[in-house]
Amino acid sequence: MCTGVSYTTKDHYFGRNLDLEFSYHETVAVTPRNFPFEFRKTEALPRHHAIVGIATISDGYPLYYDAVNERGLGMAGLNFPENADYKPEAAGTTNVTPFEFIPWVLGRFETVDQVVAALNDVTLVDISFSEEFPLSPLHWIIADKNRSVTVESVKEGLRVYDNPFGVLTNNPTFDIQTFRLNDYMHLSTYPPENHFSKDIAFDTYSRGMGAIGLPGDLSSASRFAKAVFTRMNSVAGDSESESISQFFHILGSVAQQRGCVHVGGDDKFEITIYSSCCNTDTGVYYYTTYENSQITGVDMHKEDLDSSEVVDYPLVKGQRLSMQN
Ligand SMILES: C[C@H](CCC(=O)NCCS(=O)(=O)O)[C@H]1CC[C@H]2[C@@H]3CC[C@@H]4C[C@H](O)CC[C@]4(C)[C@H]3C[C@H](O)[C@]12C
Repeated sequence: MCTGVSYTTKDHYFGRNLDLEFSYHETVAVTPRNFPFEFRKTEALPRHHAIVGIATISDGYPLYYDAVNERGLGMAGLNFPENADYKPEAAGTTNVTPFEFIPWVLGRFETVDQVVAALNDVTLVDISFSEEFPLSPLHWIIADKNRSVTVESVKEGLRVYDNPFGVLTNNPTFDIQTFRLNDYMHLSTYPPENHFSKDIAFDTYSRGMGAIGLPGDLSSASRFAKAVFTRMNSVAGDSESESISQFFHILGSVAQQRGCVHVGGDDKFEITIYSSCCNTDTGVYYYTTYENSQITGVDMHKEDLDSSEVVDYPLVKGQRLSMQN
């Protein structure tokens, strides 16, 4: 499972947790403006916005999991099993494969409004990248400083939902996730008040009791409620340090610790492989990994963004301890 988040202080930040039991050899990949993006069923983009994000590179092609472009638009793919339904090619529409969807959107557009307008005409087609990388069932969060949306290709067609929470997890479909938030409207960051019975003398014996009932398990619907609560109530200063610290704390509220989620077999567990936070205004992509709590950054603007070669950095894994004596 995964969690994606969009959050604004002075700048806009976009990132995600990637939760899985194995790694696909992710790298931080910067795709410059002149890398020729070919698409299977629609026009190539020989020149486009530059992109930074995490990708697996296969045959020179960056298969992005999540990324941000130089105009401040971010997009992440999250698992959506059983619900994702990709279509046969449809004449008269723009046919984009799921693995091309991030480059196609981030290569062309600057705002969510522009993306939403273009999606009217898009079909997500059921074409795999390769035998090694077959189609994966995904849905997407797309966000800029002012707006977030969720995009789902389901049996009934392509659905685009406004996402005023700036949060996406996994199943069920986004309309149901949103509806289920109603169950939590009584939760509060303030101490609780007695609405239970005037005849009982209650004791607020601990801080934080206003949010008793907020789920703490790692299921997708629970992570959605938890991350929305944390994200909507978040308070952060405007500096880069305060903003990215807060962002990683929001993601930390729904991170997965090894041992807590079995995924088949006795010794297979889902963990948060990486957490990312990209400042979409400055194009700096920060991340931590399961075993490296130190924040590592890649600044897209330190690369030659007019070149035609993808530049990629392997994730720095393993703790970098700072000893004080
Ligand atoms: C598995 C991940 C979601 C994490 C998650 O939610 N895990 C729950 C597992 S479980 O449901 O709980 O068991 C998703 C998120 C992004 C995906 C890549 C996107 C690019 C590319 C698209 C190609 O078409 C197929 C290969 C490709 C490299 C994709 C592999 C994989 O699909 C990635 C890593």
